[in-house]
Amino acid sequence: MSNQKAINIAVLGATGAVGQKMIETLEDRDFPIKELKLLSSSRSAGSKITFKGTEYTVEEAKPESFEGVDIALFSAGGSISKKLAPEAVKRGALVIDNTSAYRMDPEVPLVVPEVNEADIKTNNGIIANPNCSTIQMVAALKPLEDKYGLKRVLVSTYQAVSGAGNEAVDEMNEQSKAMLNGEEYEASILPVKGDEKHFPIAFNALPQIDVFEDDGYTFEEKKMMNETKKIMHMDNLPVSATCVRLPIAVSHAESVYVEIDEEKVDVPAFKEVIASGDGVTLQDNPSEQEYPTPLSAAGKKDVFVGRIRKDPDVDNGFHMWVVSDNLLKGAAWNSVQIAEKVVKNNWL
Ligand SMILES: NC(=O)C1=CN([C@@H]2O[C@H](COP(=O)(O)OP(=O)(O)OC[C@H]3O[C@@H](n4cnc5c(N)ncnc54)[C@H](OP(=O)(O)O)[C@@H]3O)[C@@H](O)[C@H]2O)C=CC1
Ligand SMILES: N[C@@H](CC(=O)OP(=O)(O)O)C(=O)O
Repeated sequence: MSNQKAINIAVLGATGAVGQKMIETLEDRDFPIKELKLLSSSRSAGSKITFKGTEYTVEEAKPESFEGVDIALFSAGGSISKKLAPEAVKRGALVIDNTSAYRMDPEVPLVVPEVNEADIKTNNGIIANPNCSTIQMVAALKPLEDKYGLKRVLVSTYQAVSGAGNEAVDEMNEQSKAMLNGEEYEASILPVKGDEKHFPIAFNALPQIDVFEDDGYTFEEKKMMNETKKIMHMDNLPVSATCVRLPIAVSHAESVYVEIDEEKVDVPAFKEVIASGDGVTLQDNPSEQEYPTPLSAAGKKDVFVGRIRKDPDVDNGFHMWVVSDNLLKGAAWNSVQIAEKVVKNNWL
């Protein structure tokens, strides 16, 4: 990327789990940056972060922080995005927002570059980055839709604790140590920070990510169901999700069951189509026990797919196991990828 015209970048939420990965990804990609602003709440203002060998001081985010900024990468929570994204846009910045604040707004494109890159152009100053579990699933679904068409998707997730932020990972680590030492450790964050009730995540599985809706689904499940339709431009695609949190630090895994629109497809052909997917790596060789895991995917940018099997009772039904780093492809990398497309295509 370094041969592109340099621009001014702000990272809001720079001290968070996603923000830290954004900074690492910008460095790793040699993103053409003229000026970099690192923003947080007043709690972390004044702390130092090193980028390409230079130490930057984190500043408290205010509307004026976005003066002169070309692209602002937001990951500080939905309410902060609602407050500060319009201020950033008013000052001429393009906001790439990682939160759920604007994802279902019809005026805001919701983008996974491998799936709907062209939607970037339709923005009015804000581009939304989808939910982490949605991103990796649609990346795997895209080549199947292109080749066969999709009829139905059922997904169960196995999600990492880093999806709930840095504090939740710290709590999982402390809880694990305490439980192994036979000590009491009161849960205070998961399933939902700020709620009255909390459960331990260490040595556990929590079938609740985000708050419950009236129909019994959680908001995380609804995000997967609704965002998939929007990103793929398939309003009528049936998608149903169950989202579960496990004591894993990084990478979400998903058991995805898909019914395609063709009946005579065999497993080798299906695998070939998956392997052709942009940003998708096939890792599927049962005889060698080859399949992706959260640990093997952590720190990598791709979406990994394995365990592909045909449903013995349904001609067009296939199972697959989809794994990706939730902080990279699920958040930071997808956002930086959008920013790269904007710069490369002169869409600012
Ligand atoms: N983790 C993930 O896998 C994914 C997360 N996201 C979204 O990204 C956002 C951030 O998530 P994550 O990094 O995990 O969260 P963290 O809790 O790890 O970090 C939150 C960040 O936001 C900053 N922040 C909090 N309140 C304010 C405020 N009032 N003004 C300015 N900055 C503030 C924090 O600063 P301070 O240090 O000062 O507290 C910190 O930098 C969330 O909206 C989340 O939904 C999206 C996709 C995936
Ligand atoms: N909810 C996801 C991460 C996340 O923050 O998603 P969203 O940006 O959709 O709220 C998880 O906990 O794993």
